[in-house]
Amino acid sequence: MAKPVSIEVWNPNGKYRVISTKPMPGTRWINLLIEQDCRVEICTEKKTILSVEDIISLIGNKCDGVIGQLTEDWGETLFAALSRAGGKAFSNMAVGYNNVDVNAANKYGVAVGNTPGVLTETTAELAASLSLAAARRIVEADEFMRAGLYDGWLPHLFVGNLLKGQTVGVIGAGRIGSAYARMMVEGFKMNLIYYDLYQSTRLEKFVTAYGEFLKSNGEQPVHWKRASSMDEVLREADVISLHPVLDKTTYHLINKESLATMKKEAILVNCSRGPVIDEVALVEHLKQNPMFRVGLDVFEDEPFMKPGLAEMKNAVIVPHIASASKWTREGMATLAALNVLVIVLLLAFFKFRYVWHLFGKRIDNISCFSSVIATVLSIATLSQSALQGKIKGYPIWGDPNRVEPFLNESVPPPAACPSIVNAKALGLPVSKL
Ligand SMILES: NC(=O)C1=CN([C@@H]2O[C@H](COP(=O)(O)OP(=O)(O)OC[C@H]3O[C@@H](n4cnc5c(N)ncnc54)[C@H](O)[C@@H]3O)[C@@H](O)[C@H]2O)C=CC1
Ligand SMILES: O=C(O)C(=O)CO
Repeated sequence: MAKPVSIEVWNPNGKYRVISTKPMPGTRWINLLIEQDCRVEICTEKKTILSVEDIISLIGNKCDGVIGQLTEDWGETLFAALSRAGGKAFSNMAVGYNNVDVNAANKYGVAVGNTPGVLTETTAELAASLSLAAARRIVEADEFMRAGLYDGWLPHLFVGNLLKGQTVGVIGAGRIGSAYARMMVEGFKMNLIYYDLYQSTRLEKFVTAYGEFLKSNGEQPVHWKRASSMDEVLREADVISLHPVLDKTTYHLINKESLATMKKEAILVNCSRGPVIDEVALVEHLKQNPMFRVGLDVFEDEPFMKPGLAEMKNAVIVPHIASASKWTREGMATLAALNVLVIVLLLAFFKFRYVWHLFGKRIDNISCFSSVIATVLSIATLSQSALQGKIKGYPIWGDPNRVEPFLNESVPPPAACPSIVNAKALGLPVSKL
């Protein structure tokens, strides 16, 4: 029997029970749920990372939806528990969802939400901060001052790297990688080399236009290049920032061999996920190459660091705070709550429970699955306007780049259900991402 977990309850008589495994910034997300007749239960347990057992205990016997965190292991066990409790809605309060087994969610017909867009600029700004902190040795210099070691200006004191005119390399030029690239190109007049599975035309156009602008002002223009391999970026760039998703293709993307291809004085920044770097190999590389510097927001075995990393003067390390601006965190909470809310309302509105029950059983029965999808699609499409009415006029959000409504309290509430990562697998017509 799992130990009871402490909770705070809002709107105790609400019809739908929605759980948040953590208190989240702001109150807007709570109000949006309450307005739609949800009883909101927030876990207040003084424990940073909840175990699977803790979350099972929170879910209990009846639960309509859960807002969870990237530190939690959302796999078969939790999705089975949520499904048993009648819930078909889960949202990570994060854009990355490598902690979620989406196949398991599909098996139980649970929609999985994430929070893209609202954290793009904030995360890119931290990557830029780490790039600067590493280039200019800010943390080392700060420690030196506080230790009372400063006894006068010296020509060699904390000499670092000039960014202007150097090359910034981006691996994973999606939303965050592209925003970071723009900041470094525009802010520091760096040239760009990037590697991604897809071409980032908007980014290329931005750098071209900025280069032309500089040239028209009599300044040295900036250039861009799309690399045909990651190694090309590692060889050519002076500052390299990692922004891919974490999956099988990106696990230990940076390892002993790839580190060896980088310049001896290069700067490596990671604001994606820890396991993208082989951290043991990184520590060894930092030891062997004192002029090589890193800025890390994420770690392979979070919250732990591999032995030796904390002692490295050429590493700037912060505790997974890349999305930590008030603006963004409130936006993430709002978006996560709406992801869950719209699925809860969708189910209630169309009395989908029977159909969704079939989802849970359909995995080895493709024809049954197809007919379920067809049913869901036709009901949902026919009734889309009715659904919009039900959720008080919040239209389905179709543009992942339009994030202001999630962040600005003085404009109408954001559009509903913007980002369900397995919408296609579940046949849900609610996400255009
Ligand atoms: N440190 C932090 O607090 C935060 C970390 N993140 C991490 O950043 C990641 C990226 O977020 P977004 O930019 O919004 O996602 P995105 O989906 O817009 O960008 C990811 C990019 O990675 C590329 N990619 C995938 N596999 C690749 C490979 N093998 N090689 C090169 N590129 C590859 C994709 O094509 C895509 O363009 C998230 O998945 C999350 O893990 C996101 C927000 C905050
Ligand atoms: O959103 C994410 O993926 C994070 O890591 C936290 O912002």
